[in-house]
Amino acid sequence: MSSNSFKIACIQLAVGFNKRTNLDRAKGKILEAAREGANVVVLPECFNSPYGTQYFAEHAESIPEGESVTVLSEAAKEAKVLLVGGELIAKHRKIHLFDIDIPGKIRFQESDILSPGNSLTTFDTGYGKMSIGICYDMRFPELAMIAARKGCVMMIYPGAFNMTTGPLHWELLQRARAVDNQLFVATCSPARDMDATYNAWGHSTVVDPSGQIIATTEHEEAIVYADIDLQQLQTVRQSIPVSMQRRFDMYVDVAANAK
Ligand SMILES: NC(=O)CCC(=O)C(=O)O
Repeated sequence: MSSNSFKIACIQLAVGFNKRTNLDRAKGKILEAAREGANVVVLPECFNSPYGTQYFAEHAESIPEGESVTVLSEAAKEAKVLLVGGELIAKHRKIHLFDIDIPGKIRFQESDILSPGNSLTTFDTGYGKMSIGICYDMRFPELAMIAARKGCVMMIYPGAFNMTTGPLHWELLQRARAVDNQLFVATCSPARDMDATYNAWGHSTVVDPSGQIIATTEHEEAIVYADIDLQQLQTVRQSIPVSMQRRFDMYVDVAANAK
């Protein structure tokens, strides 16, 4: 039996080089969010490591044996929350790797060191079905659309946009995914560290199914809370019933015609 409302907390964590320090800090914030009444808690992309291909190998772990899963599973149990970052109801591997080159601004090649996941992740919770995408995954509307059509009430994107693409696209993309699919969208970034090699945009946010931002923050460490009322899904979906009006007969072949 699903509950019709819940409180989500997106922890915009200050992340440094030391994995254990990061995990302890994350655990403290998870417990703080639980004390504030959060039921679902989200950590950013790369919560145990700075974001940068040079750090990934050193901070990587096996799942579920690794230190991060152990610490965060304990934190989730102690806080009695559903934790995105903690495991192990579901495991999502980033499907679209962040390989971009904006001349004079930013070049990043995740594929130098990472391989992509190959499956969409959805999982049942006491608050309805949810789906995860990681950061660059948010640019691909197909993922969120499939999740919505599988009955998801929320897309959660742990992410780490930057100072070039953040101001351009971070808010736009999450509002677009919410409006396209009439579901809630939550994003969670690390806090910005101007001494790091990659400066995260921050601005962790929660968007409702009509595309409105219901909670957000700037770039410092913060916890963003939002009360989610799932009744809103019905209201929005009945008022503008795009999911019933789609003409899949007209676009059957995005995939078949793809070059
Ligand atoms: N970590 C990422 O995938 C970054 C994605 C990003 O910044 C973008 O613009 O997309």
